[in-house]
Order: sequence, then C-alpha cells, then structure tokens
Amino acid sequence: MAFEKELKVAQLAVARASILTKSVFAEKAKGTISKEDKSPVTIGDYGAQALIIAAIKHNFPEDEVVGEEEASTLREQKELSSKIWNLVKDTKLSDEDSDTMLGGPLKTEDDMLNAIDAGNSAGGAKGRIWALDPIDGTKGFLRGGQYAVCLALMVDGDVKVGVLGCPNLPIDDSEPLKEDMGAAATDKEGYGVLFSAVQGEGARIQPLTRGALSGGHSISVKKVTDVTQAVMCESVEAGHSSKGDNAEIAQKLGVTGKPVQMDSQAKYGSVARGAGDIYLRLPVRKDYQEKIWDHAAGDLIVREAGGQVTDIHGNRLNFSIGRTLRDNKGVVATPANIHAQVLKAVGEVLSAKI
Ligand SMILES: Nc1ncnc2c1ncn2[C@@H]1O[C@H](COP(=O)(O)O)[C@@H](O)[C@H]1OP(=O)(O)O
Ligand SMILES: [Mg+2]
Repeated sequence: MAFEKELKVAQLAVARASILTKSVFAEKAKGTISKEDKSPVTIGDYGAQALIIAAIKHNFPEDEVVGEEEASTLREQKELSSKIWNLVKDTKLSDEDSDTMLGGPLKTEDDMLNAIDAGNSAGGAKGRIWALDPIDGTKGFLRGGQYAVCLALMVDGDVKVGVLGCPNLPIDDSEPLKEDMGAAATDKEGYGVLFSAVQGEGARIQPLTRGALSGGHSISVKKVTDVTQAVMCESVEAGHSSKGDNAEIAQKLGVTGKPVQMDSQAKYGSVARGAGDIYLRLPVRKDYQEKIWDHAAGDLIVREAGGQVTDIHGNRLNFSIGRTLRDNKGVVATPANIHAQVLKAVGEVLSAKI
C-alpha cells in the first residue's frame, strides 16, 4: 500500500484536531468561551492547525504545509494565545501509542505558535506539500452544524492522500442527507466520521471517536440511474455559491427534490458515500479564487469513490499552481456516470448569463 504512514499520520492528526474542535464547541456551549471572545472559531482554527502541523513536522520534517492560518495576530494577543494553549496542551488521543506517533503533545506555547506559522508554504508543482484547513465551514461549526477538518498531501502538485474529519455527520451511510444536523449532533452518539483516500486505492469511512480509530469500510458514490432522482447539495452561504443558478440547473436536469444545504467539505464526503449525489459550487463573484485547502481532500475522496470532480468548464481542479485554484472556476462533483450530463446543464445555464 502506498503512503501508508502518511495516511495514518493524517488520520490520527485530523482525529486529534477534531477532538479539539469539539472541546472548543463544548466550552462555548458552557459559556467558558463567550461570544465576547468572538473567537470560538479562531480558537479551534489555530489550535487544530497547531496540532496537525506539529504531527506532520514530527513525522515528515522536510514536508511543507499550506495552512489557512498564521500566528502573527496571536503573538500580539497574549490572552487569546494562552487560552488556545490551554486547550492544545491537553488535547490527546485516547490511544497512547497513536499520540506517541504524532510526536506527543506540544511542549510549549511557543512551539504552538511556531507550528501554526509553519503553514506558510507557497504551494506549487514541486515536492511534498500538505494542504490544511483546520476548520472548514466556520458558520456551520458555530451553529453546531456541518464543518470539517481537512488535510491532503500533494506530491508534485497531485493529491495523493486526503482526509476529512466531519464531527457532525452521521455514522450511518444510509441516513438520508439532512440540512443542519443541529447542535444536538455535536458529540452525540451516532455522529462523527472520518473520510480518507489514497490515490489509486479507493476511499474509506470510519467512525470518528475520541481518537481510537478502528473499523470502517470502503465507500462509493451512488449509481444514479435516473438523474431526476438525484440529491443535490450546496453551500449554506449564498455568497459562496449561486443558489439561483443551482435551482435553474436542477430544473434543467428535472431534479425534483430540494437541494440539501450544508457548510464545508462535508458536501464532498456526502457525495463520496452516496448520501448526496451532485455538489455544485457556482461562482458568485467572478474574481474569487478558490483555496486549495478548501478542495484538495474532498476532490480526491470523491474521485476515489467513483466520482468525477471538475470545475464548471469541465477541467480538473489544478492544485499545482500555488495556494489558490486560480485556473479553475467553481466545482462540479458527481458520480462519474452522470458527470457529462450535469456539466452540460451547468454550461447551458451559465453561458446564457454571460
Ligand atoms: N466568494 C466566495 N466564493 C466561494 N467560496 C468562498 C467565497 N468566500 C469565501 N469562500 C470560502 O468558502 C468556504 C466555505 O465553503 P462552504 O460554503 O462550502 O462551506 C470557506 O473556506 C470560505 O473561505 P474563507 O474561510 O477564506 O472565508
Ligand atoms: Mg475553508
């Protein structure tokens, strides 16, 4: 099996960071992290980035990381920094051997800040580069809805390993896709999954527990024989993907069901496990460049599960040109057998607008 150690480290690191995000949510619910802090997301984001980068650097010191966050403001905000440190230093997996593999807990607050700042790679087409979004779907996270801890390894610009921690998705693959699972899902039994894929070796899902990763099975997209019955999923935020265009495309395809709205790369995971079928991300702002950390893991997981992922023009997402996907516009992710049909409808609706 290729990239065995990379996969293991990525799965464990994402699991550990997911535990941290859940404890941040719990602190917020208890009121220990108040609204005035304005920072449950910030705390979770910085903390998760520190834990994941520390694990990568411990195991693969030469690798680079493209991380969404950097620590300069944190270095000035001592109080916030120590609040994050208090959570980070105590976040462990329940399995000690696995924690040891990640390099154990970070030793000092300064180590934490340095780990966060190590996510400063410019990306590109050469070498081993990890793309990291410590909390994707910040609005979903705050609501107790969908969010994801996202990590992918690219080698020479090609995604080889992808892992998505989705603490609020149901463990049961056959549970119908719902909007917001609601705050009730957070830390409730039956919720929390980890998706992973290695290029050429398929995609898997396993329960995301307090760190002891076990079980799981391979997943695949649903074979959609009648596109009118397909389940579509889209962003919650109107500013991230055009709902009007999505509705027109659905109509053109004859899709009758309402699209399911959820934040984050949980949409990619849902398509990969056959709970959703069509994920469209339709540009709202012409000048917006998608970020690689928002797509790298999901792109591989869907493709390894038998799906096809392109932009709205039918081009593969190009992760090899830096921190953004500036060569691409939008995303069309579907089971491979209906991709051409969906892409055609996307093209017809969008070209009528130019
Ligand atoms: N105008 C935009 N178009 C598309 N995506 C955007 C836009 N602005 C922000 N995003 C990104 O969308 C992602 C969330 O997507 P979703 O709606 O699918 O959950 C976030 O990572 C967010 O990036 P950022 O965190 O930099 O704001
Ligand atoms: Mg994001």
